[in-house]
Amino acid sequence: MAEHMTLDAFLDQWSAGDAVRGATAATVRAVCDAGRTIAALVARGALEEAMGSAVGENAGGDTQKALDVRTHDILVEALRGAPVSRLGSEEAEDVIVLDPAAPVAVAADPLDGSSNIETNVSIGTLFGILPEAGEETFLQPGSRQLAAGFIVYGPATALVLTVGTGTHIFMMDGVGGPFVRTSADVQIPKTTKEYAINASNARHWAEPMRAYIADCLAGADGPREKNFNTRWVGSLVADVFRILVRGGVYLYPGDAREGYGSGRLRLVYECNPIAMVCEQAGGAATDGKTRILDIVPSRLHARAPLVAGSAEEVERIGRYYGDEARQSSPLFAKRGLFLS
Ligand SMILES: O=P(O)(O)OC[C@H]1O[C@](O)(COP(=O)(O)O)[C@@H](O)[C@@H]1O
Ligand SMILES: [Mg+2]
Ligand SMILES: [Mg+2]
Repeated sequence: MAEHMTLDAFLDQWSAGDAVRGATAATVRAVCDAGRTIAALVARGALEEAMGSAVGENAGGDTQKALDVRTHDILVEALRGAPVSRLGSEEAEDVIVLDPAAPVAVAADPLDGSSNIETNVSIGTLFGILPEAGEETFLQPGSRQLAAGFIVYGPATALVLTVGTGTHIFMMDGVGGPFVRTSADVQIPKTTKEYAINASNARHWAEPMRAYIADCLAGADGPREKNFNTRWVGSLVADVFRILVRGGVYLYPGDAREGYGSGRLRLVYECNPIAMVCEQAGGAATDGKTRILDIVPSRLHARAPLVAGSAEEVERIGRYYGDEARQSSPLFAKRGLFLS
Protein backbone atom coordinates (compact mmCIF):
# COMPACT_ATOMS: atom_id res chain seq x y z
CA MET A 1 0.00 0.00 0.00
CA ALA A 2 1.28 3.45 -0.89
CA GLU A 3 2.56 5.56 1.99
CA HIS A 4 -0.26 7.75 3.35
CA MET A 5 0.31 11.40 4.23
CA THR A 6 0.01 12.41 7.88
CA LEU A 7 -2.25 15.28 8.87
CA ASP A 8 0.82 17.18 10.04
CA ALA A 9 2.53 16.88 6.66
CA PHE A 10 -0.72 17.84 4.89
CA LEU A 11 -1.17 20.95 7.04
CA ASP A 12 2.52 21.95 6.78
CA GLN A 13 2.36 21.76 3.01
CA TRP A 14 -0.88 23.76 2.79
CA SER A 15 0.08 26.50 5.25
CA ALA A 16 3.74 27.10 4.35
CA GLY A 17 4.57 30.82 4.28
CA ASP A 18 1.05 32.12 5.04
CA ALA A 19 0.26 33.53 8.50
CA VAL A 20 -3.52 33.00 8.53
CA ARG A 21 -3.16 29.51 7.10
CA GLY A 22 -0.50 28.82 9.73
CA ALA A 23 -2.92 29.84 12.49
CA THR A 24 -5.69 27.77 10.90
CA ALA A 25 -3.41 24.73 10.70
CA ALA A 26 -2.38 25.13 14.35
CA THR A 27 -6.06 25.34 15.28
CA VAL A 28 -6.92 22.17 13.36
CA ARG A 29 -4.10 20.43 15.25
CA ALA A 30 -5.51 21.65 18.56
CA VAL A 31 -9.00 20.40 17.66
CA CYS A 32 -7.44 17.03 16.80
CA ASP A 33 -5.61 16.95 20.14
CA ALA A 34 -8.99 17.40 21.82
CA GLY A 35 -10.34 14.69 19.51
CA ARG A 36 -7.67 12.23 20.64
CA THR A 37 -8.57 12.83 24.28
CA ILE A 38 -12.30 12.48 23.56
CA ALA A 39 -11.74 9.34 21.46
CA ALA A 40 -9.95 7.70 24.38
CA LEU A 41 -12.85 8.58 26.71
CA VAL A 42 -15.51 7.38 24.29
CA ALA A 43 -13.64 4.13 23.67
CA ARG A 44 -14.00 3.25 27.37
CA GLY A 45 -17.80 3.33 27.04
CA ALA A 46 -19.62 2.53 30.24
CA LEU A 47 -16.29 2.10 32.05
CA GLU A 48 -16.21 5.91 32.07
CA GLU A 49 -18.61 7.08 34.78
CA ALA A 50 -22.11 8.17 33.71
CA MET A 51 -21.23 9.83 30.39
CA GLY A 52 -24.84 9.86 29.27
CA SER A 53 -26.43 11.16 32.45
CA ALA A 54 -28.32 14.45 32.19
CA VAL A 55 -26.58 17.34 33.93
CA GLY A 56 -28.43 20.44 32.70
CA GLU A 57 -29.72 22.29 29.65
CA ASN A 58 -27.74 24.08 26.93
CA ALA A 59 -28.37 27.36 25.10
CA GLY A 60 -30.58 25.61 22.54
CA GLY A 61 -32.81 24.14 25.25
CA ASP A 62 -31.45 20.58 24.75
CA THR A 63 -30.68 18.38 27.72
CA GLN A 64 -26.96 18.53 28.41
CA LYS A 65 -25.32 15.21 29.18
CA ALA A 66 -22.14 14.70 31.17
CA LEU A 67 -20.14 13.95 28.01
CA ASP A 68 -21.43 17.13 26.31
CA VAL A 69 -19.93 19.17 29.15
CA ARG A 70 -16.70 17.17 29.37
CA THR A 71 -16.02 17.40 25.64
CA HIS A 72 -16.70 21.15 25.73
CA ASP A 73 -14.17 21.54 28.57
CA ILE A 74 -11.59 19.40 26.73
CA LEU A 75 -12.01 21.52 23.61
CA VAL A 76 -11.66 24.82 25.51
CA GLU A 77 -8.45 23.57 27.14
CA ALA A 78 -6.99 22.41 23.82
CA LEU A 79 -7.82 25.71 22.11
CA ARG A 80 -6.13 27.76 24.85
CA GLY A 81 -2.83 26.57 23.39
CA ALA A 82 -3.78 27.62 19.84
CA PRO A 83 -3.97 31.04 18.12
CA VAL A 84 -7.73 31.24 18.69
CA SER A 85 -9.52 34.48 19.53
CA ARG A 86 -12.87 33.04 20.59
CA LEU A 87 -14.94 29.89 20.72
CA GLY A 88 -18.64 29.65 19.94
CA SER A 89 -19.79 26.31 21.37
CA GLU A 90 -23.13 24.54 21.41
CA GLU A 91 -22.57 24.02 25.11
CA ALA A 92 -22.07 27.68 26.09
CA GLU A 93 -24.72 30.38 25.79
CA ASP A 94 -22.13 33.12 25.29
CA VAL A 95 -19.02 33.30 23.14
CA ILE A 96 -15.88 32.33 25.10
CA VAL A 97 -13.08 34.84 24.56
CA LEU A 98 -9.63 33.20 24.54
CA ASP A 99 -6.95 35.43 22.97
CA PRO A 100 -8.58 38.56 21.46
CA ALA A 101 -5.43 39.30 19.46
CA ALA A 102 -5.47 35.92 17.69
CA PRO A 103 -6.43 35.75 13.98
CA VAL A 104 -8.95 32.91 13.91
CA ALA A 105 -12.03 31.75 15.83
CA VAL A 106 -13.66 28.34 16.27
CA ALA A 107 -17.34 27.40 16.13
CA ALA A 108 -17.92 23.92 17.52
CA ASP A 109 -20.37 21.26 18.50
CA PRO A 110 -18.10 19.43 20.96
CA LEU A 111 -20.27 16.32 21.02
CA ASP A 112 -22.62 15.60 18.16
CA GLY A 113 -25.12 12.75 18.46
CA SER A 114 -25.72 13.09 22.19
CA SER A 115 -28.72 10.75 22.10
CA ASN A 116 -26.35 7.96 21.03
CA ILE A 117 -23.82 8.33 23.86
CA GLU A 118 -24.88 5.26 25.79
CA THR A 119 -25.77 3.13 22.79
CA ASN A 120 -22.25 2.41 21.50
CA VAL A 121 -23.09 4.17 18.23
CA SER A 122 -20.79 6.68 16.49
CA ILE A 123 -20.74 10.23 17.85
CA GLY A 124 -18.45 13.13 16.96
CA THR A 125 -17.12 16.68 17.18
CA LEU A 126 -17.96 19.32 14.54
CA PHE A 127 -15.90 22.46 13.94
CA GLY A 128 -15.62 25.47 11.65
CA ILE A 129 -12.71 27.93 11.70
CA LEU A 130 -13.53 31.56 10.86
CA PRO A 131 -11.45 34.70 10.52
CA GLU A 132 -11.59 36.80 13.68
CA ALA A 133 -14.06 39.67 13.16
CA GLY A 134 -14.75 40.98 16.66
CA GLU A 135 -18.34 40.81 17.89
CA GLU A 136 -19.44 39.87 14.38
CA THR A 137 -17.23 36.78 14.16
CA PHE A 138 -20.00 34.18 14.38
CA LEU A 139 -22.40 36.28 12.31
CA GLN A 140 -20.26 35.72 9.20
CA PRO A 141 -21.78 33.40 6.59
CA GLY A 142 -20.28 29.92 6.33
CA SER A 143 -18.67 30.81 3.00
CA ARG A 144 -16.08 32.68 5.09
CA GLN A 145 -14.90 29.52 6.87
CA LEU A 146 -11.16 28.98 6.47
CA ALA A 147 -11.43 25.31 7.33
CA ALA A 148 -14.13 23.00 8.61
CA GLY A 149 -14.76 19.39 9.39
CA PHE A 150 -15.59 16.82 12.00
CA ILE A 151 -14.18 13.92 13.94
CA VAL A 152 -16.23 10.72 14.20
CA TYR A 153 -15.69 8.45 17.20
CA GLY A 154 -16.82 5.22 15.60
CA PRO A 155 -15.31 1.79 15.00
CA ALA A 156 -12.39 3.92 13.78
CA THR A 157 -11.77 7.49 14.87
CA ALA A 158 -11.85 9.48 11.64
CA LEU A 159 -11.23 13.12 10.78
CA VAL A 160 -13.04 14.68 7.83
CA LEU A 161 -11.33 17.94 6.92
CA THR A 162 -11.49 20.65 4.32
CA VAL A 163 -9.23 23.69 4.14
CA GLY A 164 -10.84 24.69 0.85
CA THR A 165 -8.78 22.30 -1.28
CA GLY A 166 -11.20 19.38 -1.46
CA THR A 167 -12.40 17.18 1.37
CA HIS A 168 -10.01 14.65 2.87
CA ILE A 169 -10.45 11.76 5.30
CA PHE A 170 -7.83 10.87 7.89
CA MET A 171 -7.89 7.94 10.32
CA MET A 172 -6.42 8.07 13.81
CA ASP A 173 -3.66 5.48 13.79
CA GLY A 174 -4.13 3.79 17.17
CA VAL A 175 -5.46 5.38 20.37
CA GLY A 176 -3.79 8.78 20.72
CA GLY A 177 -1.84 8.26 17.49
CA PRO A 178 -1.38 10.53 14.48
CA PHE A 179 -4.12 11.19 11.94
CA VAL A 180 -3.17 9.69 8.59
CA ARG A 181 -4.91 10.45 5.30
CA THR A 182 -6.69 7.48 3.76
CA SER A 183 -8.88 9.28 1.19
CA ALA A 184 -7.78 12.39 -0.69
CA ASP A 185 -10.27 14.61 -2.47
CA VAL A 186 -13.36 12.56 -1.66
CA GLN A 187 -16.19 12.85 -4.22
CA ILE A 188 -19.80 12.33 -3.15
CA PRO A 189 -21.64 10.46 -5.94
CA LYS A 190 -23.90 12.98 -7.73
CA THR A 191 -26.95 10.71 -7.73
CA THR A 192 -28.33 8.45 -5.03
CA LYS A 193 -31.09 6.08 -3.94
CA GLU A 194 -30.57 6.65 -0.24
CA TYR A 195 -31.86 9.28 2.16
CA ALA A 196 -31.49 9.93 5.89
CA ILE A 197 -34.37 11.48 7.81
CA ASN A 198 -36.11 10.97 11.13
CA ALA A 199 -39.37 9.74 9.62
CA SER A 200 -41.16 9.73 12.97
CA ASN A 201 -41.62 13.47 12.39
CA ALA A 202 -43.46 12.96 9.08
CA ARG A 203 -46.78 14.26 10.38
CA HIS A 204 -45.10 17.57 11.29
CA TRP A 205 -43.39 18.17 7.93
CA ALA A 206 -44.45 20.80 5.43
CA GLU A 207 -45.75 19.69 2.03
CA PRO A 208 -42.47 19.80 0.05
CA MET A 209 -40.76 17.29 2.35
CA ARG A 210 -43.87 15.09 2.53
CA ALA A 211 -44.08 15.07 -1.27
CA TYR A 212 -40.39 14.30 -1.72
CA ILE A 213 -40.40 11.38 0.72
CA ALA A 214 -43.71 10.08 -0.69
CA ASP A 215 -42.16 10.02 -4.16
CA CYS A 216 -39.10 8.14 -2.82
CA LEU A 217 -41.32 5.66 -0.99
CA ALA A 218 -43.30 4.96 -4.16
CA GLY A 219 -40.12 3.29 -5.44
CA ALA A 220 -39.80 1.82 -8.91
CA ASP A 221 -43.54 2.27 -9.56
CA GLY A 222 -43.52 5.95 -8.59
CA PRO A 223 -42.27 9.11 -10.30
CA ARG A 224 -38.65 8.43 -9.34
CA GLU A 225 -38.73 5.02 -11.02
CA LYS A 226 -36.25 3.53 -8.57
CA ASN A 227 -36.36 1.93 -5.15
CA PHE A 228 -34.95 3.98 -2.30
CA ASN A 229 -33.24 2.95 0.90
CA THR A 230 -33.38 4.72 4.29
CA ARG A 231 -30.45 5.03 6.69
CA TRP A 232 -30.67 7.12 9.87
CA VAL A 233 -27.97 6.86 12.53
CA GLY A 234 -29.21 9.88 14.46
CA SER A 235 -25.68 11.32 14.67
CA LEU A 236 -25.19 13.93 11.95
CA VAL A 237 -21.46 13.17 11.77
CA ALA A 238 -22.04 9.45 11.14
CA ASP A 239 -24.83 10.00 8.61
CA VAL A 240 -22.68 12.48 6.67
CA PHE A 241 -19.62 10.23 6.83
CA ARG A 242 -21.68 7.51 5.12
CA ILE A 243 -22.89 10.02 2.52
CA LEU A 244 -19.29 11.02 1.76
CA VAL A 245 -18.41 7.39 1.16
CA ARG A 246 -21.38 6.21 -0.88
CA GLY A 247 -23.73 9.13 -1.53
CA GLY A 248 -27.16 9.99 -0.16
CA VAL A 249 -28.93 12.99 1.35
CA TYR A 250 -29.20 14.03 4.98
CA LEU A 251 -32.46 15.80 5.75
CA TYR A 252 -33.50 17.75 8.81
CA PRO A 253 -36.29 20.04 7.59
CA GLY A 254 -38.16 22.61 9.59
CA ASP A 255 -41.40 21.19 10.95
CA ALA A 256 -44.54 22.17 12.83
CA ARG A 257 -43.35 21.21 16.32
CA GLU A 258 -42.83 24.11 18.68
CA GLY A 259 -39.27 25.41 18.30
CA TYR A 260 -38.62 23.31 15.17
CA GLY A 261 -39.70 25.86 12.54
CA SER A 262 -36.08 25.92 11.30
CA GLY A 263 -35.37 22.29 12.11
CA ARG A 264 -33.10 21.04 14.84
CA LEU A 265 -29.56 21.74 13.69
CA ARG A 266 -27.59 24.84 14.48
CA LEU A 267 -26.36 26.86 11.49
CA VAL A 268 -22.99 28.12 12.72
CA TYR A 269 -21.43 24.99 14.21
CA GLU A 270 -23.42 22.14 12.63
CA CYS A 271 -24.80 23.09 9.20
CA ASN A 272 -21.87 25.29 8.09
CA PRO A 273 -19.07 22.74 8.67
CA ILE A 274 -21.18 20.03 7.02
CA ALA A 275 -21.98 22.32 4.08
CA MET A 276 -18.33 23.18 3.42
CA VAL A 277 -17.30 19.52 3.67
CA CYS A 278 -20.09 18.49 1.26
CA GLU A 279 -19.44 21.24 -1.29
CA GLN A 280 -15.71 20.57 -1.26
CA ALA A 281 -16.55 16.93 -2.00
CA GLY A 282 -18.65 17.84 -5.06
CA GLY A 283 -21.92 17.67 -3.11
CA ALA A 284 -24.30 20.43 -2.04
CA ALA A 285 -26.04 21.76 1.05
CA THR A 286 -29.11 23.99 1.28
CA ASP A 287 -31.90 24.79 3.71
CA GLY A 288 -34.26 23.49 1.01
CA LYS A 289 -34.00 26.68 -1.03
CA THR A 290 -30.92 28.68 -0.12
CA ARG A 291 -27.28 27.57 -0.11
CA ILE A 292 -26.33 27.04 3.53
CA LEU A 293 -22.97 28.81 3.14
CA ASP A 294 -24.72 32.01 1.96
CA ILE A 295 -27.00 32.34 4.99
CA VAL A 296 -26.07 35.16 7.37
CA PRO A 297 -26.59 33.84 10.92
CA SER A 298 -28.83 35.94 13.14
CA ARG A 299 -27.10 34.62 16.27
CA LEU A 300 -24.54 32.02 17.35
CA HIS A 301 -27.18 29.43 18.24
CA ALA A 302 -29.56 30.06 15.30
CA ARG A 303 -31.05 26.98 13.68
CA ALA A 304 -31.37 26.13 9.98
CA PRO A 305 -33.08 23.34 8.06
CA LEU A 306 -30.49 21.11 6.36
CA VAL A 307 -30.55 19.23 3.05
CA ALA A 308 -27.02 17.97 2.34
CA GLY A 309 -25.27 15.38 0.22
CA SER A 310 -25.45 14.18 -3.38
CA ALA A 311 -25.63 17.28 -5.61
CA GLU A 312 -28.41 16.19 -7.97
CA GLU A 313 -30.65 15.04 -5.14
CA VAL A 314 -30.17 18.28 -3.19
CA GLU A 315 -31.01 20.23 -6.33
CA ARG A 316 -34.12 18.09 -6.93
CA ILE A 317 -35.34 18.66 -3.37
CA GLY A 318 -34.94 22.39 -4.03
CA ARG A 319 -37.46 22.00 -6.86
CA TYR A 320 -40.03 20.54 -4.45
CA TYR A 321 -39.59 23.63 -2.26
CA GLY A 322 -39.76 25.88 -5.33
CA ASP A 323 -43.04 24.22 -6.18
CA GLU A 324 -44.60 24.96 -2.78
CA ALA A 325 -47.40 27.16 -4.17
CA ARG A 326 -48.59 24.47 -6.56
CA GLN A 327 -48.47 21.90 -3.78
CA SER A 328 -50.85 23.84 -1.59
CA SER A 329 -53.52 23.30 -4.27
CA PRO A 330 -56.02 20.59 -3.24
CA LEU A 331 -55.56 18.93 -6.64
CA PHE A 332 -51.87 18.46 -6.04
CA ALA A 333 -52.08 15.51 -3.66
CA LYS A 334 -54.09 13.56 -6.23
CA ARG A 335 -51.70 14.32 -9.04
CA GLY A 336 -48.48 13.60 -7.19
CA LEU A 337 -45.22 15.23 -8.01
CA PHE A 338 -43.79 14.29 -11.34
CA LEU A 339 -40.63 16.32 -11.10
CA SER A 340 -37.86 15.08 -13.29
O1 LIG B 1 -33.19 13.15 17.67
P1 LIG B 1 -33.52 13.71 16.32
O2 LIG B 1 -34.58 14.76 16.32
O3 LIG B 1 -33.75 12.64 15.30
O4 LIG B 1 -32.21 14.52 15.87
C1 LIG B 1 -31.04 13.88 15.57
C2 LIG B 1 -30.04 14.88 15.13
O5 LIG B 1 -29.78 15.75 16.23
C3 LIG B 1 -28.40 15.74 16.53
O6 LIG B 1 -28.15 14.79 17.53
C4 LIG B 1 -28.08 17.15 16.99
O7 LIG B 1 -26.82 17.26 17.52
P2 LIG B 1 -26.49 17.24 19.11
O8 LIG B 1 -26.43 15.82 19.55
O9 LIG B 1 -25.15 17.92 19.07
O10 LIG B 1 -27.54 18.06 19.79
C5 LIG B 1 -27.73 15.27 15.23
O11 LIG B 1 -26.49 14.67 15.41
C6 LIG B 1 -28.74 14.27 14.71
O12 LIG B 1 -28.66 14.06 13.33
MG1 LIG C 1 -24.87 18.20 16.96
MG1 LIG D 1 -23.79 18.51 20.52
